[in-house]
Amino acid sequence: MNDQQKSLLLKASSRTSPPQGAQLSYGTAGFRADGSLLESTVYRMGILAALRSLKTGSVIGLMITASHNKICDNGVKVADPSGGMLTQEWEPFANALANSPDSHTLLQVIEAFVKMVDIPFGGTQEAQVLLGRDTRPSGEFLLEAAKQGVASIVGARSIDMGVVTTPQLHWMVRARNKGMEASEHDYYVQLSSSFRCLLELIPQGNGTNASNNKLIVDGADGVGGEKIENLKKMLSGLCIEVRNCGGGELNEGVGADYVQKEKVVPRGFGPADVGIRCASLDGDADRLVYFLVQPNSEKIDLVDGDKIMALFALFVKEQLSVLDESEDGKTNRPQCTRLGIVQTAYANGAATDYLKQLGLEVVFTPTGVKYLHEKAAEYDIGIYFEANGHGTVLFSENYLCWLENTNKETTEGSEQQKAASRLLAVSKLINQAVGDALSGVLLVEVILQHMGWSIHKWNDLYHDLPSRQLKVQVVDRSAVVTENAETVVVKPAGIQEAIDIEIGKYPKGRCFIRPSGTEDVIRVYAEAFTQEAADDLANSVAKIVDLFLGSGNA
Ligand SMILES: CC(=O)N[C@H]1[C@@H](OP(=O)(O)O)O[C@H](CO)[C@@H](O)[C@@H]1O
Ligand SMILES: [Mg+2]
Repeated sequence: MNDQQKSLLLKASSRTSPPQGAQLSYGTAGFRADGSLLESTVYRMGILAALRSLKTGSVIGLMITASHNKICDNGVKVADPSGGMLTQEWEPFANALANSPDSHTLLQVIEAFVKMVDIPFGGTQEAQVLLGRDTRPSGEFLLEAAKQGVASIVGARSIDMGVVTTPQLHWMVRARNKGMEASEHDYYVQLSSSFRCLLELIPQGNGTNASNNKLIVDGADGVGGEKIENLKKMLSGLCIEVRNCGGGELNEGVGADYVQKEKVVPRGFGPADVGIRCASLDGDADRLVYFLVQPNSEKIDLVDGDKIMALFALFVKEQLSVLDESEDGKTNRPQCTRLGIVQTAYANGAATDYLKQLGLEVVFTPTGVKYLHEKAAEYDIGIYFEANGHGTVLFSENYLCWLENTNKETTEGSEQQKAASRLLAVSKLINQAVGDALSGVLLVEVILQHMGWSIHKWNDLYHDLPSRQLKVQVVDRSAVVTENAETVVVKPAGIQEAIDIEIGKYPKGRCFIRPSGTEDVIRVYAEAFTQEAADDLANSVAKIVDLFLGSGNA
């Protein structure tokens, strides 16, 4: 690092310092805190994004959002060249940067890291960082901090993509690095044209009737509502009404997180909506759940991420059953397509049973999209979803090549060619970088039409086991260490045995605990045959947690 670079960094970073007393940590979703405390963190992530771009020789993304959290919060996360989450190897560097108490320490941390991972500095290499933010009021000044962070690295420049959804920014990063057109308009063009292609491939005689065709979307008063309005203008064959489009308070009694956790009607919905298909996005539009308003009740029938995954899996499986069999009944590939289903322990047990009964390979990872995505990428086609509605369908590059060839080489209009075309269209419609509520809505809608199904028929695929989630405050949540995709507690000693005794008391009982990655709590999840039993099991395990980890607050 030369003197010019050093003095640039010192000058720029001396303007901001981290919030006093805070220990910042790059969790599953980047850094999150009250928006007013994040200026220095965002500035420093601007530096990190520029360095990552220099190191990889690719475009990097930086998104300013706190997703489903309250409006005064904000956050920052980095998108890697593939459009996926920042590599986990750089997370300790992100933590060290964010927590450096002054500009001299910051410079030392950067110098040591640049040397350690060998980042090309001072040559002709240029760095490029795409910036995006959601609709939060603090987003504007934090975006300025990000710009300054990028500008304090010689050779780096930022491009402001404005107010976008999180998945749009990830999509743009991926598209740019593939040398494709990557504006917001290009995103809508890709989604709408692949949606149209799937509509055209719906078998004759299928298709829901017009009265079934209306969808009401709850935009969480965030960025998603406005963006789905833009997308709508380019679609036909779908009637979408958007509510909670930004007029009310972000995430307050609205949105996918609220609907999934509380299982009640969001603001702006009511008795007039009984029987109509409804969907909720979260504040930055990377989560999606569907629901039905119950007659004479505040409650809803929730169609969560697990059920969206079941719908996608059925559709993909249907196409594979055509593709993996040649006309004479023999497979026409050296081996059948490897289709993987990736869930976390929060997936409802009924969903897992259903998917396994379909003969699908179901695997589990710890909570957090970065783990699910990584696992799904090991398959020809990997479908991953968290129960809360974040997920997507990934296609490997090799498999996409095979599909392209099959599409070209099979008889025009044959069932095989149609199946290959459908899967190719799915790979273009559904975001390959991260879970994306906008592309998710379109894929759900077109599959329902393809199957000729109402939301009721879809919801009836299986029935969720009653479940309950609780949070327990403890002295030190890091005292809980789990393994086996968070289903078994190995520390503190003896706690798993105590939990097992409780589980044994309930037919179909299942229960696990884990430290949250985004809040200072231990989460308890319980499932059982009745709601009362699930509640009891969760409560007794919460007491066990309190007994072992001693806060006296359970
Ligand atoms: C039970 C639950 O919903 N956990 C959420 C939540 O993580 P925790 O580590 O449980 O706090 O936030 C994550 C980031 O948004 C999301 O990936 C995850 O699914
Ligand atoms: Mg989100």
